[in-house]
This record gives sequence, C-alpha cells and structure tokens, in this order.
Amino acid sequence: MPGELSAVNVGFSYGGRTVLRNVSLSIGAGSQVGLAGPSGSGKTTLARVLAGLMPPSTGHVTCNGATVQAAGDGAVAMLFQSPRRSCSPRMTMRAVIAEGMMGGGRGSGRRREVDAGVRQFAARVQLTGDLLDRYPYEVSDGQLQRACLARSLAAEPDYLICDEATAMLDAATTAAVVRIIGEEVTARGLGVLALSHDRELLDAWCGSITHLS
Ligand SMILES: Nc1ncnc2c1ncn2[C@@H]1O[C@H](COP(=O)(O)OP(=O)(O)OP(=O)(O)O)[C@@H](O)[C@H]1O
Repeated sequence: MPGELSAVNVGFSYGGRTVLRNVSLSIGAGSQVGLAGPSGSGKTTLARVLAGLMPPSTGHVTCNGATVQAAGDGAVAMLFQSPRRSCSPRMTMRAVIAEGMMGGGRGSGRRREVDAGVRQFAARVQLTGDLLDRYPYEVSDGQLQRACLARSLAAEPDYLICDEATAMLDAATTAAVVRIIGEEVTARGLGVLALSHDRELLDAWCGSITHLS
C-alpha cells in the first residue's frame, strides 16, 4: 500500500537454514513500530530484508506500494547499534552528516547548500560548535550516534529502521534520540521500526510491538 513499508509472508534462509517463516509486518507513514524477540529470532535479518539489503527467500516486501528490489533509492534508512562501525574514522562529524545529504540526492550538492543542510541537521541532534570538526575518536559514542542519526535524517528517508540503535547509549542520550526521531514522525510522517531487547524502551517508544519467536 502507498504510505507503508510492508513484509508480506516473508521467509528467509541463510544457505539451508531458515531464520524467518511467513512473517508479515507493516510500518505505516507516521507510525512507530517495535520489533521484539529473543536473540537469534531474526530481528536483524527481517530489518535487512525490509531495507532491501537482502531479498526475501519467500514472500515479498513493498515500500509505498512498489516491490522493494534493491537498496539504494533512499526510501529506507537504517541506524545501527554501533556508530563506530558505521562511520569512517577518517570523516569529521560534519562529513558524516554531509554524506547523508549527498546519499539522499537532496538539493544540488553545492558546497553552500550542503553546509547549510549540515548545520540544520546537526542542530536538530544538538551537535554544534567545534564538535562538527572532530573525528570519531574525538567524540563519545552518544555524540557519534547523534551524528549518524543526523546523517540518516539528512537523507530524508520515508522509513527509519533502528537496529538496537540506543543499546550503547546512556538513559539521557537514549531519551534524546527517541525524542528527535519522534519529532520527525510528527513533523513529516517518518515511519519507524525499532528493534530492541529492551521491552520497557519499546513500550515507551512505540505505538505497537511485534514479537518474533
Ligand atoms: N550472515 C549470516 N549467515 C548465516 N547465518 C546468519 C547470518 N546472520 C545471522 N545469521 C543467523 O540467523 C539467525 C538470526 O540472526 P539475527 O541477527 O537476525 O537475529 P536477532 O534476533 O537480530 O538476534 P540478536 O537479538 O542477538 O541481535 C541467528 O541464528 C544467526 O546466527
């Protein structure tokens, strides 16, 4: 359906080993859905399939009414657990956020426009001043994760999949990340899928929760 990211009867096998069987799940525009389940139940696998990073073995995935064939159109962004593994150590916070603007194909890519966009998205995640010129080894995990969030938001995806994205953060930074994402949901109808082992967090964050077993 338009305005939805959906898995329909999705199955997935790594080699001969089946991890997902007949899973159906929808994330509507402007909604926040939690995905819970024990370790190894297939949460990350389902997230990758929904993001178009791997095709399902059976069933199908649709994004805004069209079959998801491959990653890269920018409609679905992912935010991972470890910001250090998802950022180049050679890029400043400014460059990390600029990467999102280029990846999303926004604007002309002109220097002045990119700089203004970086400032706007950096301010949204409260990264200002000299933090923007620091490298990953010069900032905390929470600051780096906020740069990764700004990179994801700068690409203006329709859907954001957060795979244990707050697992390495303290309570205050977790609350800030959840609040910033919630602002995007309200302001422009971002649809969110949040994967977590933390049921309390999902209860507070999401309007509905799907459980994989
Ligand atoms: N690339 C891979 N090749 C083979 N098997 C894999 C691969 N990635 C994951 N698996 C297996 O698939 C199953 C589901 O893994 P997945 O990471 O999706 O679970 P999860 O619910 O996200 O787990 P966790 O909560 O521990 O992160 C596990 O048994 C895992 O070992």
